[in-house]
Amino acid sequence: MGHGELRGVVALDGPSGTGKSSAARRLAAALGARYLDTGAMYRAIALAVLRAGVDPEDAERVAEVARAAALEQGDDPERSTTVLDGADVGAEIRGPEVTLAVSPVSAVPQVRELLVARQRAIIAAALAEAGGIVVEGRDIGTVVAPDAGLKVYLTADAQARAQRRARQDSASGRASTVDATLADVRRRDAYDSTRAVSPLRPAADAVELDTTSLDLKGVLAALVDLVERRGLRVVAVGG
Ligand SMILES: Nc1ncnc2c1ncn2[C@@H]1O[C@H](COP(=O)(O)OP(=O)(O)OP(=O)(O)O)[C@@H](O)[C@H]1O
Ligand SMILES: Nc1ccn([C@@H]2O[C@H](COP(=O)(O)O)[C@@H](O)[C@H]2O)c(=O)n1
Repeated sequence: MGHGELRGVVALDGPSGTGKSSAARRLAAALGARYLDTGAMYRAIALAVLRAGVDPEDAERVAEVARAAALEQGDDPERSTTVLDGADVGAEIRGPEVTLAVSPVSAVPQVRELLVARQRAIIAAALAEAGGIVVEGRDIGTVVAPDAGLKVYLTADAQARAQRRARQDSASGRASTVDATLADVRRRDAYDSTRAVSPLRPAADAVELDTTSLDLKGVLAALVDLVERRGLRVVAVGG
C-alpha cells in the first residue's frame, strides 16, 4: 500500500464510548492511511496478566508480564489485528474481565513506557510507508505523539456513550444493560482521568468534538473537514 492522502499523524483521544475506534478506522480508510488502536494494546497486556493469574493491582508482577508478552498490533484500518503470544485475541480483549482489569494495568508506569515506545515505532513505520496514520487512545495528543498535525478530543454525554456501548456489547453477543454500561463507562473514565501517569485529558492544542448528536457519518465528515483545514490532506500520489 503506497502513500495515501493523509500526511502526518491524526491523534484521536477521549473517554470510552465516544466513538474513537469507529471514527479513527473510517478516517484512516477514507484517506488511505494506517490506523493504530492503542486501547487494544493495553487490553492485550491486561489479558496476559489475567492468563498469568497475576493481580492487576500488583504493579511489579504486571510489569513482568508486560515485558514477557509477545504482542503484535496491526495498523490496517480494514483489519486491525491484535496478536498475543501467537494468537489473535481481538474478540477476547473486549470481554468484561479484561475491561475490568485494563484500568489498573494501564496505570502501571512500566507498562506505559513499554507500550508508548512500541506505539511510536508503529507510527514511525506507518509514516515512512503510507505517509499518514490515525492513532486513537487516551494520551496520544499529550504523550505518544505530541507533535501530531491534528489532535481531536472526542466527547459525548455519558448516557449516549453508555447506550452506544450497550448496543455494541449486545450486537457482539455480550450480555449488557445501559445502567451497567453507564457504571462501567463512569468507572473507567474516573480511573483514567485520575491516575498519576498519563491521565486522560485533552491536549492544550486539541480540537474538542462533541459526538453526542452526531451519527458516525457526521463524525467522519467533521474529522475530514478538520484534516483538510489543517492542510494534512494531499492528492493521492501513485505508488
Ligand atoms: N456518533 C455515533 N453515533 C452512534 N453510534 C456510535 C457513534 N460513534 C460510535 N458509535 C458506536 O458506539 C460503539 C462504541 O464506539 P467505539 O468503540 O468507536 O468507541 P470508543 O471511543 O473507541 O470506545 P473505547 O475507547 O471504549 O474503545 C460502537 O458500536 C460504535 O459503532
Ligand atoms: N492510549 C491509551 C489507550 C487505552 N488506555 C487504557 O486502556 C483502556 C481500554 O481502552 P479502549 O480504548 O479499548 O476502551 C482504557 O480504559 C484505558 O484505561 C490507556 O491508558 N491509554
